[in-house]
Amino acid sequence: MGPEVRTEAARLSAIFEGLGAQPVDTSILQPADVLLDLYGEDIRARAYVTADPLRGEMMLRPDFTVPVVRAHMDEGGDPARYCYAGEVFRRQETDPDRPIEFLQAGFEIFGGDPAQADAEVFATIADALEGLDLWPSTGDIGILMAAVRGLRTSEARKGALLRHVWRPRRFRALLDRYGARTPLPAQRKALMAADDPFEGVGPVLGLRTRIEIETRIATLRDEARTPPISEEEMELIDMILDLRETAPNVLSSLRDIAVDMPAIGDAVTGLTRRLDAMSARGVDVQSLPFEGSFGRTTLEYYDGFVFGFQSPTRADLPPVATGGRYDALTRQLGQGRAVPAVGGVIRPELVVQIREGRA
Ligand SMILES: N[C@@H](Cc1c[nH]c[nH+]1)C(=O)O
Repeated sequence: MGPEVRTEAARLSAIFEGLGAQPVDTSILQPADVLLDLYGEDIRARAYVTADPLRGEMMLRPDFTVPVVRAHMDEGGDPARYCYAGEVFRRQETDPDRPIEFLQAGFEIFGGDPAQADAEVFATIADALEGLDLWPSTGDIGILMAAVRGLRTSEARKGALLRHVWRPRRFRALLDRYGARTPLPAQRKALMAADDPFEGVGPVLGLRTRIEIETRIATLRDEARTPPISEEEMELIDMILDLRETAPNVLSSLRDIAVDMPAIGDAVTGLTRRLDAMSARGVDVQSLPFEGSFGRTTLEYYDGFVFGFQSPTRADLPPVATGGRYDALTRQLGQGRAVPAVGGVIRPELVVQIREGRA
C-alpha cells in the first residue's frame, strides 16, 4: 500500500473528527461465535474464521460497525459518534482481482434525530468524495420491512419474508408461493394430503426426531391452509421492489402506495424528513437516485436508509463508499437497550486509484 493511501485515510479521519467523532480502534481478531451471524449470509461465507484454544471461534474483522456497536452498547452513553480507519478482511469467492484485505475509513452516529443523522452521514461522505464524480445510489430497507409487516397474512409468513429481505431471490420465491403465483411443489402437496405421513416409511432414521418432523409438518399444513396474499397486496409489494427513479419521484409513488398500504406511512414520512434534511445540507435531492431494492444483498444489519457511491467509469471496482442505518443491530447487542444508529465507510485505496486514473 502506497503512502498516498495512508494520507488519504488520515484526511478522511480528520474530516470525521472535525465533526466531533471520537477515534476508536477495534481488535483485528473478533469473536466469531458472538458476532458473525449478525452480518448475514454473504459475510458469513466470506469471513476468515480461526479457532483459539481459550476464546473459541475467532474471525478477522469483516468490518468495524459490529465491533463498534458492541463496544458502544457495552460502555458508551448516547448520543455518541465514533470514527476509525483500518483494515478489514473478506474472502473473495470468485474474483481474484478483488482484494481480500482493504482499508476502511468510516464513522458512526449513535442517537440524535434519525433523519438528521442519515443526512449528515450521507452529505459528509458525498463532500469528502467531491471531485471524483461518483454516482450515488440510495434506498431504504425500512420501507420494504414495513410493507411486509403490514401484510394481511399470517405472522409465520411475515417472519419468513422478513428473514429473507436481504436475499432477493429467496424473498421472491417465498412471496410468489404465498401469493399463489407459483404452485406448491408436487411432493409438498402429497405430504399435505396424506392422512398419516409416516405410513409405510419404515423406522425414523436421520437427525430429526419424530416429534420434530410432526411439528414441521403441522407448520407446513398451517401454511398450506393460510389463504394466499391478495393480488392487490402482491402488486403493491412489487411496486415497492421495482421503484427506480429520482428520490422525489419515488416519494410521490410511495405516497400513492401508502394510500392502499398505510403500514408504510411512517417509513414514507421518515423518507420525506430525510430528503428535507439532505437538501438542507446541500445534497442535490432532485436528481438523487433511489431504488426500492438497493442494499438488499449486502449486510443484513441494515434496516433503514442505505447508500453507496460508485465510479461510473470504473464499474469493475467495488463501491468507493457505502453505509446505512442499523437500529435493530443496537438492540441485538444492547441487552435490552437500543439506540438509533447510522454510519458509513470510504475505501481510501479506491479513492486514490480513481484520483490517479484521472490525473
Ligand atoms: N460497515 C459497513 C459500512 C457501514 C458503516 N456504518 C454503517 N455501514 C461496511 O463494511 O460496508
